[in-house]
Amino acid sequence: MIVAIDGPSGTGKSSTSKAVAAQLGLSYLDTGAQYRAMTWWMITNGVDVSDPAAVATAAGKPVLVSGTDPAAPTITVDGADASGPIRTQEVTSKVSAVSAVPEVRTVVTELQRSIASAAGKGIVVEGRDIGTTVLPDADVKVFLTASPEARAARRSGELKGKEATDVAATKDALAKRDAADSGRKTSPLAKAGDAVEVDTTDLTLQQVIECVVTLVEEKRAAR
Ligand SMILES: Nc1ncnc2c1ncn2[C@@H]1O[C@H](COP(=O)(O)OP(=O)(O)OP(=O)(O)O)[C@@H](O)[C@H]1O
Ligand SMILES: Nc1ccn([C@@H]2O[C@H](COP(=O)(O)O)[C@@H](O)[C@H]2O)c(=O)n1
Repeated sequence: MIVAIDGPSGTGKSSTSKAVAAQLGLSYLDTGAQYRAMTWWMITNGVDVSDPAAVATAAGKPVLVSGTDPAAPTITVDGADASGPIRTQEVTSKVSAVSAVPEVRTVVTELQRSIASAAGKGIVVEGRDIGTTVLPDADVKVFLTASPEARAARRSGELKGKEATDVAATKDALAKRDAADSGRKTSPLAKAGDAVEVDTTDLTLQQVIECVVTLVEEKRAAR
């Protein structure tokens, strides 16, 4: 059972995917964490992330390892735990430039496919291009959306006391990242033609989880 969950930033992909995987006994892969880890490695190794040629040359160097337990997902780069550093504002502001580089996408997509094919019990994979490019034959495809206001409010609540708490600034930053992710040439953020779109604006997280679990159970029953 392969479940692909895509959508723009802050629509609830990670929260939903982890919970669905835990509830159904599946593995879980956060592909955004892999692009973030690649970006963190580039920054810490002095690669100019605004130079696509430099990013392309370095793309094959870092060794990324993702742990797929939904209760405790992990990510290491060259053996070092990267789960904290990949969530900084610096990485968030630079990740779209790195993920737009075709050589980066080739390396990361290959890794994602190998993790998915090794997941014996099945896997929930979340990202931007899972249903369209990485796993186009996924059994269930979901595309989550939410209004810009709802997404900014969710993110601002999360950041409170840590970094920026301004909802308007958060909304602008999300819009900028989504525009870059949707506008890149290689494997942009997009809804697969056969994905079920779920607008989460007025749904609780629990309702979204139940919706996806139902889709997976219906698919299992139909097999
Ligand atoms: N339906 C919902 N209602 C209210 N809050 C939600 C809902 N879904 C997710 N959230 C909250 O919104 C925030 C963002 O969710 P999450 O990290 O799962 O989104 P995401 O789509 O994975 O974002 P990104 O792509 O930026 O990683 C979290 O704090 C989460 O708890
Ligand atoms: N399949 C994917 C997943 C992510 N990205 C890029 O990574 C960024 C961070 O993703 P988060 O889910 O952790 O917010 C995202 O903005 C994309 O640039 C991607 O390209 N493809």
